[in-house]
Formats: sequence, C-alpha cells, structure tokens
Amino acid sequence: MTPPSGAAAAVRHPDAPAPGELLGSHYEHCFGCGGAQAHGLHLEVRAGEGVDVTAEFTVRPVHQGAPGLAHGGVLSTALDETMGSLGWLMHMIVVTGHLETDFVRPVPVGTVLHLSAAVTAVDGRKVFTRATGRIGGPEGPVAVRAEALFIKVDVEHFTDHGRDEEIQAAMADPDQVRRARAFEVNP
Ligand SMILES: CCCCCCCCCCCCCC(=O)SCCNC(=O)CCNC(=O)[C@H](O)C(C)(C)COP(=O)(O)OP(=O)(O)OC[C@H]1O[C@@H](n2cnc3c(N)ncnc32)[C@H](O)[C@@H]1OP(=O)(O)O
Repeated sequence: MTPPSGAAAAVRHPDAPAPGELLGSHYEHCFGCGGAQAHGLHLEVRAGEGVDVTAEFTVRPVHQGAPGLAHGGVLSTALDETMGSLGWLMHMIVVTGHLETDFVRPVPVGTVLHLSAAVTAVDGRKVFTRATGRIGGPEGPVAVRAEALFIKVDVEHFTDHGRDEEIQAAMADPDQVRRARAFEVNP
C-alpha cells in the first residue's frame, strides 16, 4: 500500500463541495450512504479543507457481529465508504481495489464512530487513501483504521456490470444521471 515514488499529491477539484458541506448520497440504495437502505450505515460525509472528509456512523443492533458489538465487516464498510467518497472531491468516480483494516478496539452497539479519511497520493488511475474511526468523540481513541487503494473508473463500469433492472432505474432518475455525468462534463 505504499504509493510509488512518482506518485503525486491529490488535487481538490475547483468545483468540489465547500469545506463542511455534506456530500450527499451517491446512490439512494447504497448500503453505505443510501437513505433507502433500512439496515444500511446511513453515512453522512462532509468535505474537509483539502482532499479529506469526515463522517459519523451510529452502530445499530442490525450491525452486530458478537452480542452488543459491531461486526468487523460492517466497520470495514464504514471505512470503505468514507474513503470512497473522497473521489467526489477530485471529481473522479473510484471503486475499491484493495482494502486493509486494523481493528484496534471493540465497538459497542450505540457507539458513534467518528470517521476521517484523506487521499495520501495519486498515481494515474490509482488513488491511495487512509482512514480512521474514533470512539468517544472526534478526538477519542482510534478503534479502527484502514488503508485502501481505489481505482478510477468511468460510468460504464456500472452500466456494463450492474444488474439491468437497477441500472435502468438509476438511469431513469435525472438526479442520479446528473451526479454521475458531472464527472465526465468537468473532468
Ligand atoms: C450510474 C452510475 C452511478 C455512479 C455511482 C458512484 C459509485 C461509487 C461507489 C463507491 C462505493 C464504495 C466503494 C466500493 O465498495 S466499490 C465496490 C468494490 N469494488 C469493486 O467492485 C471493484 C472490482 N474490481 C474491478 O472492477 C477491477 O479490478 C478494477 C476496476 C478495480 C481494476 O480493473 P481495470 O481493468 O480497470 O484496471 P487494471 O486491472 O489495469 O488496474 C489499474 C491499476 O490498478 C492496479 N490494481 C488494480 N487492482 C489492484 C489491487 N487489488 N491491488 C493492487 N493494485 C491493484 C493495477 O495493478 C494497475 O496498476 P498499474 O499497472 O497501472 O500500475
């Protein structure tokens, strides 16, 4: 997960959401950020000053692994979604290629996980990212941390591979199409 020596610093797109602004869900049925997913994480991600974001995730009983504790895969998903949303600040659509998670402390049900993520480097289509999840407040102890490699893709990644009925529904939704195409109009 070490970026190559020729990798560049991430560049914030001039039309990126202002610092503090909510990014909004990229797809209402996304398990990470979609409002239409009853058991989803309902992450609300906020733009930072640079190519960085913050988010909060409240662990609910539907997210348990062991009794009273968050499932590790769910925590990885929260980190993944938070890091994936960094693409919006660069006007790139990215998907996860590789994700590594350290589980440092158990996370009880009812906890608010305070997430932060940033891009560490960009090398062509490869976007290197890092994230932490803290408990007890935004400055509390780290409970989970991750590094991930995201790969830039085009809208065709989804239209070529996604199940037809969901793709048709997404393409029929003008807001969804506008969001996806914004990245192609303003590359
Ligand atoms: C309607 C539209 C709505 C849009 C909504 C927005 C949705 C956002 C969703 C966000 C949801 C949240 C997030 C989610 O959950 S995203 C969902 C989970 N992720 C996926 O489903 C991705 C599945 N994988 C793929 O589709 C392909 O493998 C991709 C596209 C990733 C690359 O295949 P592609 O054929 O395109 O490219 P390439 O193979 O030439 O690779 C390119 C470079 O990358 C390097 N590399 C690749 N993989 C790895 C790896 N594992 N470790 C290390 N390196 C890796 C590779 O060596 C090469 O490097 P270099 O040789 O150039 O140096």
